[in-house]
Amino acid sequence: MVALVGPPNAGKSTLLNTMLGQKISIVTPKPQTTRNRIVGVLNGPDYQIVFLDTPGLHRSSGLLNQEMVKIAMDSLKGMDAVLFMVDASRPLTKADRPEKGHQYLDYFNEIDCPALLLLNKIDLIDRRQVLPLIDSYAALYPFRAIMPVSALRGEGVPEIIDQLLTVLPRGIRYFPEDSLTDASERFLAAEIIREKVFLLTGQEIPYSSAVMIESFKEDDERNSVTIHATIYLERPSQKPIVIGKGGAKLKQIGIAARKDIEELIGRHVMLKLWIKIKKHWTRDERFLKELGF
Ligand SMILES: Nc1nc2c(ncn2[C@@H]2O[C@H](COP(=O)(O)OP(=O)(O)OP(=O)(O)O)[C@@H](O)[C@H]2O)c(=O)[nH]1
Repeated sequence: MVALVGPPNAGKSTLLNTMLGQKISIVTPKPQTTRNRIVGVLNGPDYQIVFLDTPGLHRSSGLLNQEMVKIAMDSLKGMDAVLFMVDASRPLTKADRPEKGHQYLDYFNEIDCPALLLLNKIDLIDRRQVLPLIDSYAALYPFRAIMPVSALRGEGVPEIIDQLLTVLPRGIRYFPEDSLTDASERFLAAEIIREKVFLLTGQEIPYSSAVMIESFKEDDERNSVTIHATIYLERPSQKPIVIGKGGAKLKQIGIAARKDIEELIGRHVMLKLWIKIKKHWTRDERFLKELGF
């Protein structure tokens, strides 16, 4: 069991998808995209590594964000290894620290298993910056290895797996050999719709939106699935923005999501989207429970 942990936007979900050779964790240029723990199973010739992609660690305010950080913090413990990933092109800032006054080091101190540090996005920096960066992180914590990688380009990714295989204990195979994740198609469909909302809307809308699948009906004869989903927003003023002029924005979200869901599940998809307002849902404990927190 290997957790992928680090600040928002470091590239954790990108790495998971690159390692698995398939997209199971949604990726956007906006921080705090991942909200839940996503399981990705890598099956090698004589090993199986179960990766847990986690929400970005950040100084959190609000219930939703606190839940997200808790999921990530819990994943630092009880693992066989931790991949701690940072964006090498961006220095850590105060917003990445756990709480006011705390140091980033406080996260590392929670780790109770071998940890590798991944300096991601090296495609964005001058190679001469890499060594001083490695030195500065090596001074913070006794990482088993510090590895420069580009999750996007796949550079350094085989080396991560080789390194992991040297530290991981032998254990039982948790999942059948052909499984990629334990997430249901229903959950993944909701995530894909949420990704499109993140990508196609701006400002605070992504952070005010949640997606729930109302129904997921499979028709084996037609090899199709009909999905009804609701996009929840926090404020009535946000609804016309997501619907767009003449419904254009919602249509765009629907088309993009349908294509990706079809690719994922290999069936024709009919996707119907609704929008509902759930005032201040990011602070609503009951609603967060319904969303799986
Ligand atoms: N240039 C470059 N961009 C990358 C690389 N890896 C990820 N990105 C980009 O960084 C952004 C964030 O990537 P994610 O994989 O969503 O990052 P994350 O760490 O899962 O983010 P959170 O969900 O906020 O925790 C996306 O726009 C990615 O395309 C990389 O190696 N190089």
